[in-house]
Amino acid sequence: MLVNATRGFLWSDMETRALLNIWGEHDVQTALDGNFRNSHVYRDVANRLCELGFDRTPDQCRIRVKSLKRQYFQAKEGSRKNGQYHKMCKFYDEMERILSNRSLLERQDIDSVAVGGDETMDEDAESTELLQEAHMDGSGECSFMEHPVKTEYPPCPIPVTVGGMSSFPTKQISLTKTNPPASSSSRPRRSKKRFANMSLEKLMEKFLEQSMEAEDNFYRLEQQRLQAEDKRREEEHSRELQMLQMLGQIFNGIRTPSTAPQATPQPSCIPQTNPAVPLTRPTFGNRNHPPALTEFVSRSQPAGPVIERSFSLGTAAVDNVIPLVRNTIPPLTSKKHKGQDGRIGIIGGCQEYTGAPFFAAISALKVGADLSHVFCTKDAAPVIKSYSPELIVHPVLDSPNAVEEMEKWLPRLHSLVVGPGLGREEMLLKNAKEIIERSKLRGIPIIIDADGLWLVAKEPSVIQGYQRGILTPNFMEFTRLYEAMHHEPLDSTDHKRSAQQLSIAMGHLTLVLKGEEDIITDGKNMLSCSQEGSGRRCGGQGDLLSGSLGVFAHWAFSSPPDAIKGMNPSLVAAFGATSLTRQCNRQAFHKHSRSTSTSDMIQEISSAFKKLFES
Ligand SMILES: NC(=O)C1=CN([C@@H]2O[C@H](COP(=O)(O)OP(=O)(O)OC[C@H]3O[C@@H](n4cnc5c(N)ncnc54)[C@H](O)[C@@H]3O)[C@@H](O)[C@H]2O)[C@@H](O)CC1
Ligand SMILES: Nc1ncnc2c1ncn2[C@@H]1O[C@H](COP(=O)(O)OP(=O)(O)OP(=O)(O)O)[C@@H](O)[C@H]1O
Repeated sequence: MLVNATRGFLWSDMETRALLNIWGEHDVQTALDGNFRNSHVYRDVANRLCELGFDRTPDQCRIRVKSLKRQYFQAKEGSRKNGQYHKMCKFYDEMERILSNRSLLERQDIDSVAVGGDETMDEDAESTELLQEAHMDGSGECSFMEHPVKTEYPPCPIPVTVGGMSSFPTKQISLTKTNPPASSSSRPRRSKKRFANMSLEKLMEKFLEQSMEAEDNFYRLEQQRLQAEDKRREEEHSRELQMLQMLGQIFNGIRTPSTAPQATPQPSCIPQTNPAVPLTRPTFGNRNHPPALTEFVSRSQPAGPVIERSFSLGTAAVDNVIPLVRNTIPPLTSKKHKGQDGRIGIIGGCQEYTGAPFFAAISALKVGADLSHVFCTKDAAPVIKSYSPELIVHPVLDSPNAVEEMEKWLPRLHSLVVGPGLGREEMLLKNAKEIIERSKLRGIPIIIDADGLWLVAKEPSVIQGYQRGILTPNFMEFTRLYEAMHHEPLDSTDHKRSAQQLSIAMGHLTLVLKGEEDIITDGKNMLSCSQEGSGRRCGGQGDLLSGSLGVFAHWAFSSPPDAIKGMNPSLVAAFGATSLTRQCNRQAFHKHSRSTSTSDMIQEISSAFKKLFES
């Protein structure tokens, strides 16, 4: 047995000295002297070492001695050239003492390390050992350790290029032990001598050089692999879109004869001046039609609000609205400075709720905002900060001069999200209200969600008629708002109509009614997003939506009108944010099913965004 299982353990100085003491003893030297087969001697050395408390195999002792001898002779030779020998052999003095009488003999010994018996080593293993020693420490020592430390080597060969990078993949040198081929004894010994004659420093240099090349090549291949994967995904996605378009055309074809021609939504995003009649649910006989393919056919309602256009995330919305969302997304260029792509403020975060403002703020960042500020209560701030160092957290919401503190930041904010985790304490709602008023004066887009909507239900005038305001109620919040505005119970059979009525009552404010399908309306236009999500409804998804909507709103409002074909920027932004939220939900659900949480969805923002808007 040549190479033992414990290879890879470094020798501490104390251990090496103990070994040298034993190995240098007269009886050991005599036993080794001229003895061709010396395994029994190293067995004895190992036993004696063991008595001193060091657990080493005979082979380890023999290899260590051989390595020390090599260092000693190389150092001796080096010292003749530049006197730097102590750098190369830490135990030079000990070796000198032991070998001074035998240097000639040992010099021959070192040149014939592979001479039969127990001294014979497989060449690869030996060079590996040398490389490993060189890698561990230029002098082959573990100078700082008094206890053995296990160094781990990969279980499989590390590819090390031989030759230039351009020739990759090239020959691989295994750093693990390989069984010598049957003919290894007859192999020329040139390579071993080459290593033996190389200085350790050179060997180490070469080894490091090759490792770096291997690493570079690995990253290059990895990059190529990722690019190929991206391309494949894009192709898949465009195939899916094509399929959807074809299906949409088929459904349109089926429907056209039985419906009035003017009822078909216009494929263009240009508003219709004389629009069709009000909305009803899709009139397809087959209830199994994918909701994503439905378009709302305006037919039967004689009076009431008029919808200028209506798309759902089927062919019409994908073809018409998603490109508009894309047009608003700012290009990534090196010409911009930090903050230009979005500085978003979140008003929310109190003792009870720290997750909601965090989800909203981090989602804004992940969607592409440069800076995300959270204005929360004093006790919520350290908690929110501890979730992420990427957020800027202001503990001001419950301070006596909260409004002034927050107002200082308004000139630097591009949009405001009010409500996630705000709570319903009077003082906090009052501060939120005041900051909404001041933001309106500056024309900042304001998204109101969660407890912010509680405030709106109590005091609608706080946002009523503000054309840069967007409300994002879930069904509960919507019901509260509706009933506050209309003073009658909500008719829950027709969500679209109710949403439209509420939007109008709020002065054509954009409303995103979240649910099985997200209904987006400004009272004149209606979009519906029924992008496939999942059945999982964990808390916090709405915060992802409102945070990302903060970013989309900034982008949409700062885009030229022709980029969004004259459409209301709030609608475009809301469509972008709802599509993204649902896509994140879908992707996260694929991975985590029932365990899906909002954090899992946030992880998906990057790829969902790419898939929807950048492919
Ligand atoms: N990790 C966190 O810190 C989270 C905090 N959140 C915050 O919690 C606060 C209160 O929000 P809530 O949504 O609980 O308050 P609501 O008063 O709107 O909801 C109250 C109740 O209505 C139920 N409900 C919600 N949607 C419904 C629907 N579509 N149909 C029927 N029932 C429905 C809920 O289960 C809840 O019990 C907000 O500030 C919100 O931002 C939530 O965002 C969730 C995550
Ligand atoms: N039944 C559903 N099917 C598919 N997606 C849904 C469904 N309900 C909600 N969603 C999606 O989840 C998003 C968040 O809606 P949700 O109703 O969970 O908001 P919320 O209650 O305000 O959230 P939060 O827990 O953050 O307060 C919506 O935009 C929508 O895209």
